Amino acid sequence: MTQHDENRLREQIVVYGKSLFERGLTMGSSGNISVRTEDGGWLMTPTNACLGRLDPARISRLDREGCLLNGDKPTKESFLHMAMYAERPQSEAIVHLHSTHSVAVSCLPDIDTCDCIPPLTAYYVMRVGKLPLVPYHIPGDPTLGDAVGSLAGQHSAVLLANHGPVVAGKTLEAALYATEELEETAKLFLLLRGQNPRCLSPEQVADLEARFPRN
Ligand SMILES: O=C(CO)COP(=O)(O)O
Ligand SMILES: [Zn+2]
Repeated sequence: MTQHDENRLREQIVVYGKSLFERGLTMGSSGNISVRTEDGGWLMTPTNACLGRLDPARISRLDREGCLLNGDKPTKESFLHMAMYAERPQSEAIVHLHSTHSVAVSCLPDIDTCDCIPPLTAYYVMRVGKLPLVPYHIPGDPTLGDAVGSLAGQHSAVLLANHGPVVAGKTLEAALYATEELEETAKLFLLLRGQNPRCLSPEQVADLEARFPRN
């Protein structure tokens, strides 16, 4: 990867982080973003950084073992990102947020833990699919990596109980689109609770999955 390519990725993380923050999808210093680099390492947002005010030069650059090469100390969820990448060679970027409606769903007592949100819309099926719940862990708990890793081969998105979503994508843009679709569908799900909404049928879901395969 040339320095020019790396700088472009750094700028992309800053621009998307600011956009997420300005739209209220991430608050305070919560959430983190990572992108795989060509040498098998990663660029990750630093720990305790506000995604709305990232400095491209201070973004953490890690090697393939997860050792810091330059920039600030990485997010405390770096091992969680790495565990997900290990199961998803097709994914080049991961976004983790504390987006309000997704977090609200992650706190509900009676959701299906194998699939937290039903197939309400076509775009939810196309971008997210089945969303398993990962049992509660303290943020930064290394065992969270194992819990997420065991699901990540089958799922590009998981929901951390009482915490928030972790979403992988082929590109950073794809990971963002999927995270935003998840947040909006979580909002719809909460709006429709108790109203017995008409969900997409298994046939309609299968048709979408055949025509718009997620990776
Ligand atoms: O969302 C977060 C923890 O789950 C934020 O942690 P970091 O500031 O270490 O990235
Ligand atoms: Zn978090």
